[in-house]
Amino acid sequence: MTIIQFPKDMKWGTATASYQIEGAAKEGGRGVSIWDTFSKTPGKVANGDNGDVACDSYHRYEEDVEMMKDLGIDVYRFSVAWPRIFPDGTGEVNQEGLDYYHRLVDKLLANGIEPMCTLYHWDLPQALQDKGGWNNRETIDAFVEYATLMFNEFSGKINKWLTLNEPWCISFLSNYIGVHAPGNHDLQLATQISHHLLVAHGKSVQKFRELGIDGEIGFAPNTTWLEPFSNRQEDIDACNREIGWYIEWFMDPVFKGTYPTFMVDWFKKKGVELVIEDGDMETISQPVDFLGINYYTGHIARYKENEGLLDWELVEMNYDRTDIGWPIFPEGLYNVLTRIKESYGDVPIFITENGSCYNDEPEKGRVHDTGRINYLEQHLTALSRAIASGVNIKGYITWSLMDNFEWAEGYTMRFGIVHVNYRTLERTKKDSFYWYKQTIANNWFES
Ligand SMILES: N=NNCCOCCOc1ccc(-c2cn(C[C@@H]3NC[C@@H](O)[C@H]3O)nn2)cc1
Repeated sequence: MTIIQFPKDMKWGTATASYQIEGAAKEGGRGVSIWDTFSKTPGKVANGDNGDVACDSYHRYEEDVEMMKDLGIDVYRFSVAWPRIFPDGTGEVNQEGLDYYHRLVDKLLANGIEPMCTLYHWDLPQALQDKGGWNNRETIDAFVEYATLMFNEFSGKINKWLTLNEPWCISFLSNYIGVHAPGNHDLQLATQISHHLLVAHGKSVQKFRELGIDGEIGFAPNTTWLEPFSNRQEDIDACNREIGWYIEWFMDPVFKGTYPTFMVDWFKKKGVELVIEDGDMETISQPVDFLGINYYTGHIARYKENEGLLDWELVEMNYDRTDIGWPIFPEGLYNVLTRIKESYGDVPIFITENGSCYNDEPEKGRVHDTGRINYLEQHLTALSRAIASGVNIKGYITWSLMDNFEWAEGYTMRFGIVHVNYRTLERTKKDSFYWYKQTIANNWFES
């Protein structure tokens, strides 16, 4: 057995997102979001599920914070529903929305838990989508207006801010692959949206600095890893294109002020012409205080001409998979983190999402999710390797505190360390909750 020990200042946390847990979709003055619209479009979400009720955390947040207190976490990563603050996306502010987040943040602070606030976790006000959404540069200004209000309203209470969660999902998964809201299938549109998202990020960081807000700000790209099937250059290049689509496409602009040429050239071959306005790249590359990294899975892959967007195919290696079908690939987390350090230096990093889908149900009041514990052990070991290799890891925030609305999968896929009965809304702490609690208390675990 091996003891995996973490640095004494390591921060431990859990993560959720507004549309996935809050419910109360028509309460408290909340406006309509694109996920309300998308989830109610037939065929988009498993079983026609939607976030109308979800985990009802809008009403049950006190119970949820008490669970976090019992867990012993240092930080809770949540997101604010933009349509609760600006029901029409801009203009009139909804005080009831602000009041809800004050109640949540005050409860966290009263329990010694630091709030980490994600400003945008995919629930765009429908009113803005009706005017072109992220493809319309006016949405950038609306986001800065929203961020400015939140910075001023919660300055002194919230000290860790994330502008965007998973811009790859917001742009490419939602507007090219099309499985998330609003469900477009247009590479030019998706790529231009990815640029507007980065400008919105940069402008809100500029505003954060101008206002002199205490605290730190960053963003949370999602990542993946493809290991080349062979050492043939074509396999290596193919894997680098997929990795680059998640990592360099979003991090080069922020940390280097330029898009990665190999990806620009590839997209140009596919007919994409990115429109970059004067000053955009300077805006995007505002220094951030920390980087959030989301990682779930990786694969073995090889070059295949004219396959998909980036000319690669998976090679089935019969890795164990979680219940959502994603391979368990912890070495990918190590590879992602060391690649980021090599490319961007000593930027402080929080793992802002890492977790697994296991759909175990309660038996006699317990949920024996041993698969999730194994996943956590493997990925925390990979994280420990990255720390030993000099990666500046500040904390680990697992996805998720509780089972919740998993986007296109609806409620069929469970990522929580707490089980939620969606009929009764009863929470049941899983075995992984108790494993994570002990790991946090020790700041080590025995693998
Ligand atoms: N690359 N090519 N793909 C081609 C085919 O894709 C089809 C589907 O793709 C994807 C890719 C990624 C995801 C995903 C989900 N989560 C989990 C959430 N993270 C934020 C938080 O809200 C969690 O719920 N993270 N990532 C889903 C679907």
